[in-house]
Amino acid sequence: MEPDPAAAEASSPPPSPAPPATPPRDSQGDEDELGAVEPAADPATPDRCVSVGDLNPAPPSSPASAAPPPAPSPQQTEGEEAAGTCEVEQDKEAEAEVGEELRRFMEEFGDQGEECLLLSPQLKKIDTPDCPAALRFLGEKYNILLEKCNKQSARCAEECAPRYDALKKKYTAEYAERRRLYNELIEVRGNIRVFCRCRPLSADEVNRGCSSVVEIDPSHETELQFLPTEKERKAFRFDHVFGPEDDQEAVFSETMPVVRSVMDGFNVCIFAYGQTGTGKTFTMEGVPENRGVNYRALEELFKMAEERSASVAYTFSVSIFEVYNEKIRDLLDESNEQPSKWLDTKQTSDGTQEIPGLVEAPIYTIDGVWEKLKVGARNRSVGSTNANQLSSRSHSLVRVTVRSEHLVTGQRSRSQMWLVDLAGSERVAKTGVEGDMLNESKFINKSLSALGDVISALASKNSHIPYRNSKLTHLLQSSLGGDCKTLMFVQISPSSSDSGETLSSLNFASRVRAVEHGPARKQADPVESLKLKQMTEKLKHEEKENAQLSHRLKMMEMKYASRESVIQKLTEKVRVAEQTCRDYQQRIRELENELGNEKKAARSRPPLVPMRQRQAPQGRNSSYYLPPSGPSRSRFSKAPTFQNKENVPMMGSKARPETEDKAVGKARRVSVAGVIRQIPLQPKRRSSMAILPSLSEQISSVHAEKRASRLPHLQPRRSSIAFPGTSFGAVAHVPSYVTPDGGENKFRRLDLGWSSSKFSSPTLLDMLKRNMVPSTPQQRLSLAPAPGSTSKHGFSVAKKVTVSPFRGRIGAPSGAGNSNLVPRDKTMVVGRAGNALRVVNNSKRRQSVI
Ligand SMILES: Nc1ncnc2c1ncn2[C@@H]1O[C@H](COP(=O)(O)OP(=O)(O)OP(=O)(O)O)[C@@H](O)[C@H]1O
Repeated sequence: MEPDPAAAEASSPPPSPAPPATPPRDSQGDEDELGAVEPAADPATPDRCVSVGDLNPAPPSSPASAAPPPAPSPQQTEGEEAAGTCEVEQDKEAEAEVGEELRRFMEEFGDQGEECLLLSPQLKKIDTPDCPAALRFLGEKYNILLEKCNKQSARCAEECAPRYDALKKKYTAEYAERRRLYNELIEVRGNIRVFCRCRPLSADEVNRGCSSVVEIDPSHETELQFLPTEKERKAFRFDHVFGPEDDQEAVFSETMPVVRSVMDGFNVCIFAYGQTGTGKTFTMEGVPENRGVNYRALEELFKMAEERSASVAYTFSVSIFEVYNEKIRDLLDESNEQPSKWLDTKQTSDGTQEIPGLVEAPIYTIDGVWEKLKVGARNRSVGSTNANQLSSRSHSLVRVTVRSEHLVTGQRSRSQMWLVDLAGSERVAKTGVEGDMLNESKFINKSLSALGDVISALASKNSHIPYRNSKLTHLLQSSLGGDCKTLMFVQISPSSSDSGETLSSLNFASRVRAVEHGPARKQADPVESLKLKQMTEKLKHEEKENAQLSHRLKMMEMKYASRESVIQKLTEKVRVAEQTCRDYQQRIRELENELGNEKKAARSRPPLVPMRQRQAPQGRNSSYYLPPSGPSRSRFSKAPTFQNKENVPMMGSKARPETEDKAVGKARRVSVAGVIRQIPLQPKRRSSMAILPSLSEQISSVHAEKRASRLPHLQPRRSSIAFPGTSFGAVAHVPSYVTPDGGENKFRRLDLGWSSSKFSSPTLLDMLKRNMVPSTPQQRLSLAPAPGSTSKHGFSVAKKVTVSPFRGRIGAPSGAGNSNLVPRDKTMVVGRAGNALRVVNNSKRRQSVI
């Protein structure tokens, strides 16, 4: 009988006690921090908190540095290496890929500088465990950008606010001063200005042999010579005289300053007065191809509104009506109501006259203005007289209401501009009218006479102005006198046949102007002229400055607008980044929950052997060895794979020289029954500890889970078994496996105390009582259960003992003195459960069920 190698080993002195086990993972407290997810020992996982300045990951040329492969175990044999190479390579590739994605992501952000918060498409590829690191990086980036944005806004506001306030103050003062000076200028020139316009001789007049009785010297723009006869000559002076050759544009260029006053909040009244057929309608309305003052004035208003749009907001509306026989008719009312609806005036609380029911059409474009003017002209009452084929039988009034709001000062104003085309004064006898037209002529002459009286009273600065003498003057009350700027076109005919009416019109106009700007007063006060000149110069200078200020203000506003748009864009970016952060924070919470669940699962799972080892395929003739005493992450991370495990006497014992293994040789292999399982034992403690896997373990576990999902019957269950009297503690956890046939090979927690009824083998009990381990095949066979008495919890001594390096003390209580019964450095089968054998490896204090 050959000596049992296990017994021989057992005779050698016991090795020194194993170093204290690494504190279990559970005892380190719950690692809820995200950083704890990634094991620090694993260089493939960048678990550092990435800062913007810390963007120097490994160069792309050395991706291996980001995910170095695990160091090959010295215990690996060539065969095992061949078997496990493929799987290890896959793990390595997965680790390298994950690390590489994160590295690329951070590189991309780092390259684009702090201004960039564009999400990298690579971020989508980054998954656990790189995701938290990427999120930290993103969050830090976001914080920097937000802080920068806030600082920039504050600095901009700080820098610009005083300058803006100063400019605003200066502009307001200049604006008020300009308004005051302009008003003074208009007043000096006269609140009522008179322009004279003489039309050309008509073809009819030429045919009739009429001659011109008016002489206009182009070098004297304000003077007109009236020559009714060869001997008579009379000079008239007006603010401006337009001859037959002056076109509409020339007329309007002189009218424009008065028109501009309405944009400064003054009321303006421009009207054309004169004999019928002298060109009043032509001057005011014009013809489509040669438009008159009405259209051009409104065009100018729109142009000014556009120019001032940065500082003042304007809105325009227009009403067009006529006074016909002292009655008011709305020319924009196209209801085709017959007979026409007549309107009346009503005094408002501020003393102005209003016309209830009058259409006030808002206009937004100059095209809209032209449309309204055409509608008004179409609806106007006209008739044919001897003097004019299309003689206006009414006074046409266009009222333009201008509302403005100064965007800087907030000042609001409302002003009106009246554009009046009066009916022609006429001699009834000459025009040959009768009947209704005669009645019209009477009303026309009466209202013109009333207008003349009002203008005379204003010019004379009378205390009483007879506005109420006619509908026309009543309506124009707010636009004649006071701050209102009034411009009168006196239209004359050059024909010798109209010399009487021409002289009458010229006398009326010059009387009005003479009262306001009498030559005596002008000449009598040269100091006033000097003052006027100085004021004019000052006004021009101020206007230049105002233009510069306006330009600067516009530039500032543009600058503001551009900065605001930048801030808006940044705010939008920040909003998007916030949303992204929220999404990923949610993802982090989910990951934390998963982590918590995994921890819980790990606590309730026997973790002493890596997943891959526990799921060893059935039928494989290989030995499983006890795990190292006391788990440690590093040891587990270096644990050999299932293939590598064969013939490895101690898992994770990297310090063991390879020669020692070679010395053992084939004798270390265990040839046992079909199903091989391992029972890890822990000295004086539960060996089931939740050990959070390293990244490589995670990846391995993913593969293992995939395999397990294909082999559900190999899912480990947690069980325990007690070995009384051993130095390893009373309880060891033993995994149980679901058998392929659906049954369960259970090794539940067994109380191996002497009184245990579960321990069905009295022979084994006896041996354990004596701390003896059967060492011979006979002893082991005697321990085998009798047929039919096999309990699924029962044990019997099997027949195989495997030699292995022995370092631990096993199977004997301290001081029992029977350690010689346990073979040193050997694995011994100590029990049987069905087809499974219990193997005791005394060197590593492991017990396993095979
Ligand atoms: N400056 C001008 N140049 C050329 N043609 C003119 C000029 N002024 C008037 N006409 C022509 O004289 C004619 C009469 O003009 P318009 O109808 O404007 O006179 P009116 O003063 O409005 O007459 P009424 O008071 O009867 O309405 C028109 O045919 C017009 O084209």
